[in-house]
Amino acid sequence: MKRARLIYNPTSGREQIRKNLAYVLDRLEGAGYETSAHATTGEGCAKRAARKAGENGYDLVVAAGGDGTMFEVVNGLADLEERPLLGLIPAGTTNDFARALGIPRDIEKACDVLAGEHIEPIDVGRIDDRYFINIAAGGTLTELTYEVPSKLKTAIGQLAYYIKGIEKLPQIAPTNVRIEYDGKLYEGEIMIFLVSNTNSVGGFEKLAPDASLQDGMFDFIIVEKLSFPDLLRLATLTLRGEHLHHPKVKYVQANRIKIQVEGKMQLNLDGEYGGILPAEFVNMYHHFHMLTPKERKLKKK
Ligand SMILES: Nc1ncnc2c1ncn2[C@@H]1O[C@H](COP(=O)(O)OP(=O)(O)OP(=O)(O)O)[C@@H](O)[C@H]1O
Repeated sequence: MKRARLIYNPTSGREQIRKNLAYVLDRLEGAGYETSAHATTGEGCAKRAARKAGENGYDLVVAAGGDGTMFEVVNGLADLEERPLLGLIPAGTTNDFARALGIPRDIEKACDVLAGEHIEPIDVGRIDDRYFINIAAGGTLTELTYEVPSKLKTAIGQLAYYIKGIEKLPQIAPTNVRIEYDGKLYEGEIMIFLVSNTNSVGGFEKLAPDASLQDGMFDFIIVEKLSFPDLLRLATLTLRGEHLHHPKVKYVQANRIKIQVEGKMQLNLDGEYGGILPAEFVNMYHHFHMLTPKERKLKKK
């Protein structure tokens, strides 16, 4: 019999998974899985639980929570030779990964996807032995998400990210970088860069509109040195999805990106602090297989 491991964050979002746990377990059993569940207790717990489930030969690992839980589950499994099938029940404050895959927020409908047996390959990003699912970013703006206190996140949801973001704009300082990507070279002063795996970032689908989770490529965006008023204008253009044509925005697709910087530029992986650059980003083509909705094909190039 197939075995499924549900790894859920009982505190994520508005605690919907905790309240519907019996229902989710029933649905997985109904789909033919002998199912067990693990409630996470804090940082790193979902990663350890996923690793153990992978090592113990589970056929399916379902992450239930926000992007943070999915990020940990992917990081727990990505290094294994034999990786289980992935499932996702989006229950967090931000669910960018689920949005990019078209997985519904509604628990009943998300369980329909898990029971549906529609499987697609997906890419993940890698930096050394760390993985990201949505986006890696560099620059002062990258302090954006991890400084939002969790109480505030629960209370006002995604708005919290934007409020912190606007506050940070004046703090972005231009930095000299040397970037090698797929055999090409870029050198110059930049404000921020984004290495995007999905087309949904911060609940916003216009940032890297062509990013596909299945093409083995990142959407790579660089914002070159700008004055603060020009940066504000660019932020406004971004909200309208018109930023990619801006003369100070460079936009390419690449599978492998190596970034060296002068000074200390911080890295952010999927909204969490990711250390200091330099770094090399590698797109791991079709590294996982995942249960996805039947009716929505992922964007392909
Ligand atoms: N029992 C718990 N109590 C407190 N924090 C937890 C618990 N379990 C996990 N966590 C923390 O929550 C993080 C993941 O949160 P998750 O993404 O599931 O939901 P969220 O905080 O609602 O939304 P998001 O991270 O998408 O904004 C984990 O990385 C871990 O640090």
